[in-house]
Amino acid sequence: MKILVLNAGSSSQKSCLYELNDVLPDRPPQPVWEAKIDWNHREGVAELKVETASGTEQKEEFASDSREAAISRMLETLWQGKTQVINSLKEIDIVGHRVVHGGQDYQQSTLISPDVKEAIARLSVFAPVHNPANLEGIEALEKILENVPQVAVFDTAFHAQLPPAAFVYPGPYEWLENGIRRYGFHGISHQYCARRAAQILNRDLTDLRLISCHLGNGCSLAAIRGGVSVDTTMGFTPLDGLMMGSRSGAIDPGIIIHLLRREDLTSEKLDNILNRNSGLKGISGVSSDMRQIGDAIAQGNERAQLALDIYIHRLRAGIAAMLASLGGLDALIFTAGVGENSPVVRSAACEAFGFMGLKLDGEKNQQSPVDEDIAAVDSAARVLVIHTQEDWEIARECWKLYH
Ligand SMILES: Nc1ncnc2c1ncn2[C@@H]1O[C@H](COP(=O)(O)OP(=O)(O)O)[C@@H](O)[C@H]1O
Ligand SMILES: CC(=O)OP(=O)(O)O
Ligand SMILES: [Mg+2]
Repeated sequence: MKILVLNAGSSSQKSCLYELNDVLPDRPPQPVWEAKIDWNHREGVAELKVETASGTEQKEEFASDSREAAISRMLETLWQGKTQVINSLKEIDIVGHRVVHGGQDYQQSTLISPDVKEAIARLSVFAPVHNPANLEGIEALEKILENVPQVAVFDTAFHAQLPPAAFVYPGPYEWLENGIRRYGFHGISHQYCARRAAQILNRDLTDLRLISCHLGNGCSLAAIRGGVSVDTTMGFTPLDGLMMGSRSGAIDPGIIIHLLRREDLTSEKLDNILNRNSGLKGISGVSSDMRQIGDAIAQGNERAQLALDIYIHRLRAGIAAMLASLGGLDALIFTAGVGENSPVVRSAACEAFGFMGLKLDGEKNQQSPVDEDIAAVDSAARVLVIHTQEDWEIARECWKLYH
């Protein structure tokens, strides 16, 4: 069966094609085709990169500010030109989409219908950076592939079993009745990492207490007991919790009241400040990218150092909160761009828990670990670096719906 996966970000569109048979593999197979469109480089210009399992690569730039047109060009490279891997788009059996916000109604991967699309659109107000892009991807595919079944795989679904004490905000009770509650995000990644952790540790997932640290552009932690998310740092929207690349994470809500009292501040401006101009970028004034923060620190930039210090302080506090929710720990997992690639962040985070016997193997931490245990032999809990595979998790969800 051929499964096309679409992962729409605010300024990018990733996609890949998996070919699976009747037995679901334990480990992610290599996709037969992978593509990424980036709108980051120049306004109105899309940069497309395509790679096939046989090693053929293609790069091109074209004028486009419409996701639909760009996706259409991207999918042509599946059946035309040097990256061709199928004869026609008709060979695609099913399409899986990452959808960030599924609200209270969608707690499992779901076949997309007009009702599901309506819900994704309605929930855009809660995830303005993500849900509209997800919906555009779905609608583009409807036009291009017509009757192929499409599945929404929700980032919120993994957190559907949070206990009420973890998901209800201590505001007025009506908030809860109006859907204002903690949902949690990055669930596709946390779910993959939890299962992969059990494989690496050779343990049963149902016996494990895990803290998964997804540290990418967006950052969130999940406390996972027996494979179930019991606490998480992101909340009603993907703005809550840890300090991120350009998002503030949790701040005193009194700051918002204070700012709103200033006449010139609209909700759009506030959204822009908190979602796009805060976090590492807001504090350092350099970048939202941890690599550039590291470079600036090396050149003696004090604001970049402060940004990293806050990032670590918040990360440690978040891990401590997850520890309390779990009441113990078998393994701490680092994943996504920063988690997988920054030994500095990993060691600084772990150092705070040395008092309870958590100890890294310094050398393993430095050696670009992938799906490895980097804890010292005598550490009280394991520390894993796992390469997250959200696209594979989405493909798996599609496969499971049809078997
Ligand atoms: N070698 C590295 N060292 C430190 N940070 C890195 C490295 N490589 C990537 N990153 C960080 O990972 C972030 C992106 O993470 P990623 O998981 O790809 O993000 P997303 O999927 O949310 O866009 C970058 O902004 C960068 O800060
Ligand atoms: C939900 C979320 O924050 O996603 P990302 O990290 O991809 O922005
Ligand atoms: Mg991500």
